[in-house]
Amino acid sequence: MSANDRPTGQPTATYESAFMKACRRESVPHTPVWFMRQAGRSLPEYRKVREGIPMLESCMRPELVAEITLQPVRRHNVDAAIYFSDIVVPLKAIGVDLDIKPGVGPVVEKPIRSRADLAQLRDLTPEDVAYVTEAIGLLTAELGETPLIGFAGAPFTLASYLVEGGPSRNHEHTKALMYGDPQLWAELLDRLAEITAAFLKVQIEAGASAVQLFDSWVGALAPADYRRSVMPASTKVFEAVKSYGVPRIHFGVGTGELLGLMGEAGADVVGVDWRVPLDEAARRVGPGKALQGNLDPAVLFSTTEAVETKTQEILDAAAGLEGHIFNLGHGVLPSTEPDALTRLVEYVHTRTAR
Ligand SMILES: Cc1c2[nH]c(c1CCC(=O)O)Cc1[nH]c(c(CCC(=O)O)c1C)Cc1[nH]c(c(CCC(=O)O)c1C)Cc1[nH]c(c(C)c1CCC(=O)O)C2
Repeated sequence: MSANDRPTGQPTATYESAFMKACRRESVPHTPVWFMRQAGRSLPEYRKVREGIPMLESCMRPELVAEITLQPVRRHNVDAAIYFSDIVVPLKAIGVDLDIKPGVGPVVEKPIRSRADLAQLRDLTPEDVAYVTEAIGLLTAELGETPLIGFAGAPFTLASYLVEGGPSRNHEHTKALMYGDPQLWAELLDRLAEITAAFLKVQIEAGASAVQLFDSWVGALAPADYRRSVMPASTKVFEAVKSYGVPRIHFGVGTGELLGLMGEAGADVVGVDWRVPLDEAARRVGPGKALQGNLDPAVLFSTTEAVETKTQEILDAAAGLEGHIFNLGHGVLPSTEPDALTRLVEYVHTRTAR
């Protein structure tokens, strides 16, 4: 199946939605909008349903996952939902001893630094994440024509948590392994590619209309290192889901120098942070790909007028693109005023209505 055929089981209205059309670089009724981290702490209704439930546990309760995923769709009129989960959920599901610490992020009990440590990473089966299949079933029934984006962490970003043992500014242990034992590094990334591919397949088979591979921290690498040490694993993930014909989005922070390679890895849509204007990003990515982005999430703390000015600059830079999905350049910051997001969706829809 090519990326332009409707996958079996997907409703026509979903396939014909603005978000899906923009991913396929077809003409759209308006520029579609969604936000990375649109579900989560910026919403009071999220904080209310999450009260007393640890993050990872909340990802394993299908009804709660469905509710949290739907909250921003109801509130902001976004053009897509993103499945509520976290990039470390598939690792937890295969038994890696890790937790998500509030205000910190994922923390791994026994970091992976040697060949023996690789034994922590067994294959992921659909049964390991039955709650994902169940939650997506609930969601597609509720969402109607609104597409659901499934997601996973890319091998490099997952490896960075596994090797460091937690969040890291400089990724020193990760780079020590990557440069010092390229063979073990390649095996680690290949294992993660298989787990990630299996996890994305579960989401697509359950009904996700598109997938996003988050390589959030890969901007820490120079292009030559990305090409040699990371790209083969990311390519393997994209290849593994290609035959489903669902759009594949790829995003990382600070990846201005990597945008071309990230597209080449197999993405249909390349996500761009706020550091590179979209017209310049299009030159770097080349033809045949849609772009997603790229308002600095911190701009939402400014005045409505400033948000609109910055947003209009992005829409102008995107005017010549083959396909554009409006998004932030990274996730919604937790203290963002929710109404600022609702106004932003409305602004983009109005300014781009055709
Ligand atoms: C790097 C990364 C992680 N997780 C994720 C990434 C890639 C995206 C990115 O670059 O931001 C992906 C992710 N994590 C979460 C989502 C939800 C879906 C959505 O976008 O709405 C998504 C897409 C929920 C979450 N994941 C997490 C929260 C916060 C926990 C909570 O609400 O209690 C949420 C809503 C925890 C988490 N998990 C992670 C971090 C850095 C944190 C934040 C730590 C903190 O500040 O508390 C790892």
